[in-house]
Amino acid sequence: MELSDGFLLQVNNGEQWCNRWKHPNDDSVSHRPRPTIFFITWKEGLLNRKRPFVGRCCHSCTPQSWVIIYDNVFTSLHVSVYKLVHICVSMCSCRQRGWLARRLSYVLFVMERDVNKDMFTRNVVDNVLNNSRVESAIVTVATDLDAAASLPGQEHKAISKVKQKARAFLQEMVANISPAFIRLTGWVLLRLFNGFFWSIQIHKGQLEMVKKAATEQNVPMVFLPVHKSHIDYLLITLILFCHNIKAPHIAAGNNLSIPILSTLIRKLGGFFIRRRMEETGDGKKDILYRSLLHAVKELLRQQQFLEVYLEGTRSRSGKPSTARAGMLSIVVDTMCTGSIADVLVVPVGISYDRILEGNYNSEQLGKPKKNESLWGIACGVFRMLRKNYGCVRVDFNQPFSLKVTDCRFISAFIQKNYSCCGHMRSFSRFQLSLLILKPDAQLFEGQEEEEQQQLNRELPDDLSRRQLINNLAKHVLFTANKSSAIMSTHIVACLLLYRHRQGVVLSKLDVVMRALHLLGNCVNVTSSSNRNGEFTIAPSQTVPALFELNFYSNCLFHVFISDAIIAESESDHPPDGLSSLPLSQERLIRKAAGLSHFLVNEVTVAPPCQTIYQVFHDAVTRLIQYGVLYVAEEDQEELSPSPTEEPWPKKFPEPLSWRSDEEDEDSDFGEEQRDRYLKVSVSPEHQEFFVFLQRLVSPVLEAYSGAAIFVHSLSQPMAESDYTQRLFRYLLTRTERGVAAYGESATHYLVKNTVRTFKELGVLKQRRENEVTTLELSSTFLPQANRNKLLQYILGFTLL
Ligand SMILES: CCCCCCCCCCCCCCCCCC(=O)SCCNC(=O)CCNC(=O)[C@H](O)C(C)(C)COP(=O)(O)OP(=O)(O)OC[C@H]1O[C@@H](n2cnc3c(N)ncnc32)[C@H](O)[C@@H]1OP(=O)(O)O
Ligand SMILES: O=P(O)(O)OC[C@H](O)CO
Repeated sequence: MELSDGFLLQVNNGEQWCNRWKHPNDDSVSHRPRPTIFFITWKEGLLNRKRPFVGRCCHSCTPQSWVIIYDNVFTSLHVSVYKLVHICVSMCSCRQRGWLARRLSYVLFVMERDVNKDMFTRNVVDNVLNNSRVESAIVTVATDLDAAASLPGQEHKAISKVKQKARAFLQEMVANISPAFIRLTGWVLLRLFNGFFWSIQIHKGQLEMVKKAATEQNVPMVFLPVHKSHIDYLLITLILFCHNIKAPHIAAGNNLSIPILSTLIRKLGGFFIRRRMEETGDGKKDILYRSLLHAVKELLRQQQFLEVYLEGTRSRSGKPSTARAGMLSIVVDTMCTGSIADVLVVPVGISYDRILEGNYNSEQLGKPKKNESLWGIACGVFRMLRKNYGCVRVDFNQPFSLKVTDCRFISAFIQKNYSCCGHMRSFSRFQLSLLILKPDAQLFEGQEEEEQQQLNRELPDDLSRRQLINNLAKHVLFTANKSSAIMSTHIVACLLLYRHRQGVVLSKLDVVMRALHLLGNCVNVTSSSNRNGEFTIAPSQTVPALFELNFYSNCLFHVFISDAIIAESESDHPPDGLSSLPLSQERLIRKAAGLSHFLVNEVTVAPPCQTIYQVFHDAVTRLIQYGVLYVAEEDQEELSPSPTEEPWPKKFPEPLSWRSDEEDEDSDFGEEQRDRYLKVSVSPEHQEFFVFLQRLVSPVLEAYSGAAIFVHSLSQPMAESDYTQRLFRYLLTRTERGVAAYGESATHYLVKNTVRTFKELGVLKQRRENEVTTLELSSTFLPQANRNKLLQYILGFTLL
C-alpha cells in the first residue's frame, strides 16, 4: 500500500495544532508556514525507509515492457519523492547566479524548458479531411442530404457543404499548441499551485522512467490518468513540462468549450470531443462526426502524445468510474492497422488530500451540476487561494508497449479480429441473475432466455473485440487507481467511519494532525475533562459531512476490497455479524465471487487478467496469515461437484482467454479441489479488524437493499429520472431520520449505480420513447416472490 508521505510523519508543532483545535475552520491560521521543516523532516523520514517502487506494469500482460522499460537506477530513486517547486528551483540554472536571478527563478525556469513549435503537429485538419474514412463519410452524408433535398445531380455542392461542416468540426477538435503560451501558463501555474498546495509530490524515478521511454522508444505515448479534479490535466502537463517532456494532446469534453476558455485550452493541448456520440435527429449514427474522431490517428501518426480520461467524468465517489473505451479503441486500431509501429501506454494515478471541487457534495445531495463558465472558474481559483488544500501526489506508472509481441491484450485482439479465430468466454449478467434466482432458474424460459441466446450467438466477433478493448481500459484504470497514493485524510476518514464511528481519543488514533485539520467540519474534536484533557475525535453526523468523509474513505476502498468482500460473505448474518460455525472455504469464495459480480458498478476486485477465484483465494490465504481466519478442519474428501454445478474454477470463466492450455495444466488452481473449513479468530483484535472489513462494504449493501425494497413501489412504467429522484428521496429520508445505519448509503452516486445495476441485472427494463427513458419491472421480476429473492440475496450478506 502506497501511503502519502504526509502520513508517515507527525508534524511536531504542538502549539500550532492547539490553535487549530480552537479555530478548526480558520484556514488562514495554518495556510502559510511550514514548508522547510516539513520538507526536511519528511525527506529524512523517507530516506530511512525501503519502500517498494510503485507503478510497475503488469508482469503477466506485458512481460517485455516489464523488463525493457525499466532500469534499476529508478529503484535507487525510489525514495526521491520531491516537491515540484523544489525540483524547479534546483533544476534551474539560476542557483549559480545572483540575487536578481534568484528572484526571477520561475521565469528563468520556464524559459529554459525544452518546448518548441517543431515538436507539435502540422496540417492535421487537411490530412484528416483527406483520410479515406472521412472522405467516404462525407460522400455518404452528402448523398443523404442530396436525396433528402431532392436535388439529384448536385453532389458537388452537397459534398463541399458537408466538407465545410467537417472542417468546422475539426477546427474545434484539433489543438493548436503554442509553446509561448505553455511557458506563460507554466509560470502562472507554478505560482498558483505554490499557494494552493502544501506540496506537489512526484516520484523522481517514475519521471525518469517516462522520460527514458519518451526519448529512447521514439513512439507516441498515451497517458491514461484517473480523473479526480479539473486540476488533473493542469498538473500532468505542468509536470511533463518541468521535465522537458512534450505536452500531450488532451481529449476534453465539449462541456469545456466555452468562449475564450476554448481558445486557451486549444493552445495548451486540449481538443474537444463530444462525451457521447449521440445520434443525429433522425435516429441515425452521426457517421461524419465519428469519422472525424479518427483525427486522433493523425496525431499519433505525427508522433504526438495523447492524454485521455477514460472515465469521461470526474469521480464523484472517490472510486474510479467505469472506463469508456471509444478513444482507446482508436489508439488500438491505429496500431493494429500499421499506421504506427507501437504506442506506449502510461497509466497515471493522482491523489489529493482534500476535495478541490466545491460542488461535489451538493451533487451528492441531489443538486444538479452547474455548467462550466468563466465566472465559475474565476470563483474556483479565488476559493482555492483562500483555502489550504494540503498535498497532491501524481504517480506515473511504467509505460507499457501495445506492440503485438508484448501486450497480451493486443495479441489476443489481433488473433480475434484480424485472423478471426477463437472464442471469448465472458461472464454474463444472465448468470448473475441465475445466482440470485437459482432455485427457479426455469423462470428464464421465455423472452429473456431467447435474448440471452441471441447475445451468446453474437458474442464472438464485434462483442469480443469490444470486450478486449474494454478489458484493456479496465486494466489501465485499475493500475492507475492502485498506484494512486493513499493520503492521510483518506485513512483518517476511513478509520473514523468504519472503525471508530462513535469517536476515539486522539492518542489512540495515531494519525497526523494535519489530516484532521484538512477534514475541517467533517470531524468533531472535543476535549474531555476526565481524560487528562485528551481530545476525542468523532465523525460529524451531518449528512454533508458523512458524504464527504465517504468520498475520502472510498479512496482506499480498493486496498481492502477483496478482504472486505470475503468478510461480508463470511456469515449467514448471525446477530454479531460473526459466525460461530466453521464455513466451507469453497462456499465462502463462491459467495464472495457472486457479490463482487453483483457490485460490479461499485468495486473492481481485480484486473481483467486475474480470475476472481484467484483473487479471493489469495484474500482468504492472507486473512489466514494475519490470523484473522483459521482453519478449523480440513476436508479429507476431494470436492466432487454436485450434479447441477460445474466444478468451481470453471464456474466463473476467465475474462480473457489468452492463458494457454499448458499454462492451465500447470496452474495450481486446477488442483485446488480439497475444501477446508474456516472460522474467525476469537481474539478481540482480529474480530475488530473483521468487523471493520465488513463495515467498509455495509453502506453499499445498505443502498442496494434500500433499492431492492423500493423496487416494490414500481407498479407502472416511470421516467428513469423520476424513479432515480424518488429512490434518492427515499434513501435520504432514511438517513435524515436516522433510520439508516450508514447515512452515506444515500449518496447520489450510489443511487444512480443501484438503478444501473438493476437494469443490467434485468430487474428493471428500460424503454426509450420520445427521447424519454422509462423504467418498468421486467417480466422476471414482476412476481413479488422474485423481488423478495433479490432482497434476500442482498440481506444474505453481513449488514452491520
Ligand atoms: C506547463 C504548462 C501547463 C499547462 C497546463 C495546460 C493543461 C491543458 C489544458 C487543456 C486541457 C483541457 C481540458 C481537458 C479535460 C480533460 C477531461 C475530460 O474532458 S474527460 C471527457 C472527455 N473524454 C472522454 O470522454 C474520454 C473517454 N470516453 C470515450 O472514449 C468514449 O467512448 C467516447 C467519448 C469516445 C465515445 O462515447 P460513446 O458514447 O462511448 O460512443 P460509442 O459507444 O458510440 O463509441 C464511439 C466509437 O468508439 C468505439 N468503441 C467504443 N467502445 C469500444 C470498445 N470497447 N472497443 C472497441 N471500440 C469501441 C465504437 O465502436 C465507436 O466507433 P465507430 O463505430 O464510430 O467506428
Ligand atoms: O466531471 P464532469 O462530468 O463535470 O466533467 C469533467 C471533465 O473534465 C470535463 O469534460
